Amino acid sequence: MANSTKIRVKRIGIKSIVLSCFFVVFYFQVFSQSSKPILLITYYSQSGNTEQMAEAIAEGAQSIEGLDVKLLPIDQVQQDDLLAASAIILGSPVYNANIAPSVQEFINSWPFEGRPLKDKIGAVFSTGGGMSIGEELVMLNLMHSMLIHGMILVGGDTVESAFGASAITGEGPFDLKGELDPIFLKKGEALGKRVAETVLRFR
Ligand SMILES: Cc1cc2nc3c(=O)[nH]c(=O)nc-3n(C[C@H](O)[C@H](O)[C@H](O)COP(=O)(O)O)c2cc1C
Repeated sequence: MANSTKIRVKRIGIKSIVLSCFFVVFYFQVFSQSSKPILLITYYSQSGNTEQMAEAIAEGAQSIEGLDVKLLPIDQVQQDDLLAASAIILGSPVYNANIAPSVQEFINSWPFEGRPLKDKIGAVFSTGGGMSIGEELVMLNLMHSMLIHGMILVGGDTVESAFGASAITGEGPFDLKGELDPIFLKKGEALGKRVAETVLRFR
């Protein structure tokens, strides 16, 4: 083979390696980004307490790379948001030791035919005014509904948040106007982080 032909073959070889590398990098930058799993955090909050907990959960979830975290009040959630999510973390304030009625209505609107929410990761949180007058019942009720839809439930990372993240907002040392006590916000952050890690592990 003439020397010039050898050089041309070499050049074509190098060119195709460089081009292939470019396409591999391009593919991972563009396509793998858009296929990140979505973690949806949704809540009802009339006076802002449950919203604060939702924000702490979002912060914890965002500390883990590789997911898109969506934080939406329930009245802004479309059916497509539920269907696209790999995990749903749902929160309600305690109303008369029950889920707030609008959260129950929201759950009742979830698609059931064909059980499209089956095998999504689920977790819950709640805020209540007083100790032992409903916040645990609310979390368990939210979990029951998720189980009806076939979701896979995850609790918090400590025994004190075994059912999810909850906060007392109106009794004793926790009767503070404004910010939720950090002890509760930490439970929220840890729940968000744990759910995010679980989603990635399941993938
Ligand atoms: C109609 C109503 C009923 C409530 N019932 C309870 C209750 O049974 N137990 C409780 O711990 N807190 C109860 N609360 C207090 C709320 O759960 C608490 O203030 C909660 O943090 C409010 O959340 P939000 O600020 O996100 O709306 C009730 C509040 C309202 C408005």
